[in-house]
Amino acid sequence: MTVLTRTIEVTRTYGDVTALDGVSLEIHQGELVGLLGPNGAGKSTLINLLVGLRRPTSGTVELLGGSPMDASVRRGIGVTPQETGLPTSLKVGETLDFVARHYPVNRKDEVVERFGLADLIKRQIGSLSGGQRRRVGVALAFVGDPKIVFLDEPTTGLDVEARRALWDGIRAFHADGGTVLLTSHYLEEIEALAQRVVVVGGGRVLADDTVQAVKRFVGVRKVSLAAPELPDLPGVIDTERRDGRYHLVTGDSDALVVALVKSGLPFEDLEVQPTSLEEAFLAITATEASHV
Ligand SMILES: Nc1ncnc2c1ncn2[C@@H]1O[C@H](COP(=O)(O)OP(=O)(O)OP(=O)(O)O)[C@@H](O)[C@H]1O
Repeated sequence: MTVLTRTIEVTRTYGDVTALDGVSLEIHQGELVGLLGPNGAGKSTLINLLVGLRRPTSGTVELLGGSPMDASVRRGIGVTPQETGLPTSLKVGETLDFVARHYPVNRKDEVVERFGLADLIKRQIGSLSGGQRRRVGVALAFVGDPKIVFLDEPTTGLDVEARRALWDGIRAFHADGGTVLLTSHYLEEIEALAQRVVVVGGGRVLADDTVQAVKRFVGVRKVSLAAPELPDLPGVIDTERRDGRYHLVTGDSDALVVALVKSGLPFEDLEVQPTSLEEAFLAITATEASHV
């Protein structure tokens, strides 16, 4: 499979903050990859390195067989950053034309159809709703006939209908053989679009797998309780004892609580909480590492 972009052991620091820590990743032609992670995980930094907006502190970034710092290489990509500022006095059609003129080949008409922009063509950007403006902003990434498109949180803040309209446009590009890397906070969004999901947390790749495999981690819960001691309990991934309380990470909190009650051991102040995907991964990867 042709690799369109890759990072090799990439680290990026901002002063004392390590935004990315030894990230190696490959995106192949025809893939639609979701980059999932909480705030501050390093998703935008990774995208910014891949599209040449920032340089890595160490490691290598390749884009379309060259360097993302090379403007002629960047002509082959499409990007929509997390925030876009489109000129409010331009009409949607004029904005599309303006972008299209920067590329030797453009797909303007196709983009208008795929992203449902026909009704907005004559409207000024300033008159659009937030959702419509975002749709235009994302659609612009596809105008220059890109080989790969990078979208940083394309649908954050959009209602269900606006989100679906955007998903349809992205799906159509992918169905036609296009390659996309998009970031999201939501596994559901990635599930709706992609097969492959890369989970990032604390600047590291925590998982790179199918959406199905990653979904296993979503049901992981944290069960905490005060008890003098604990019996052997089923399905415990990780145990921590802090301030007289046990904190257990498990994939099946119901079975764990049933086993706990059946054991007859005294306990009090039981709490069952969802974990974030990042917490679940950290617990599981730490357990796996300690078993190696
Ligand atoms: N220009 C910068 N200067 C200083 N620190 C930065 C800069 N850009 C990012 N960071 C820090 O690097 C870390 C990673 O940030 P990044 O924006 O890449 O995360 P993210 O996963 O995209 O988060 P979000 O989902 O909130 O957009 C954070 O701790 C952030 O504060």
